Amino acid sequence: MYAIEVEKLTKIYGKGETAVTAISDANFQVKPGELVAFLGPSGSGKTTILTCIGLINEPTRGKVVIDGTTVADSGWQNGIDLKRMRREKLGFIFQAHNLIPFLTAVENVMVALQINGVGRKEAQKRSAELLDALNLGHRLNNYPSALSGGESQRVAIARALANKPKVILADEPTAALDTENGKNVMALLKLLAVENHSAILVVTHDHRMVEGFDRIFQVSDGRIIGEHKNGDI
Ligand SMILES: Nc1ncnc2c1ncn2[C@@H]1O[C@H](COP(=O)(O)OP(=O)(O)OP(=O)(O)O)[C@@H](O)[C@H]1O
Repeated sequence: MYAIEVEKLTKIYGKGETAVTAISDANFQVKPGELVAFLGPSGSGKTTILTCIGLINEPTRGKVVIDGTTVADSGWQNGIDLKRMRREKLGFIFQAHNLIPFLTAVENVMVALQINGVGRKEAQKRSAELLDALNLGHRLNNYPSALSGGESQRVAIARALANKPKVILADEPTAALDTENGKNVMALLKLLAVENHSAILVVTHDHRMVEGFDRIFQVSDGRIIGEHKNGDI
């Protein structure tokens, strides 16, 4: 079974003369354990694809299936509990400033577990272990303002993977990082894909990182115009 199936996905923002077709008839599937990128210029529709799959942007037309559940088919499926799907199946990695500023590194990760019903003590133990595995064991009690860009990004990654989601969605996870930290983040995403069997979809225009992906979808003007396997780009 695919982790993600997208069929004729179309998203039009607005109506009438001011309507903007951000994505038009996109088709693709992603398997569990695959690390894929959407690469393309600014405004080509990459983030729109991610937010439609992330259940935060309603598709205008087309179908989105997550882990075997049809979540959208010409608009949201009737009766679908989007919040629950988001919480249980999806992990989001956005830019580092997405951390909650008044919570420490470990608390930022704990939140993701606690909203899924894990008790405080257990959440704390698991979050500390996860951060330790990401070489942040010495930063557990630091607030985001005291962390470097690379450290914050790793906290955001820990938070996204705390629940071992089936699907991880990352928007420009390496853009703000230097090459070395960018490579570390890519290595972590790869590890996650392999060990947790998560499907990981990354939006990027960071050409430095293309080697790390299993597949790359090239997006231009709201269309997926090409697909490259690792090594052919
Ligand atoms: N909420 C919105 N309302 C109207 N138009 C939008 C909205 N969000 C995006 N768009 C338009 O849809 C198109 C695709 O935008 P999108 O953000 O998906 O592209 P992108 O490839 O992710 O760009 P970037 O790399 O700059 O983030 C653009 O023309 C954009 O202006």
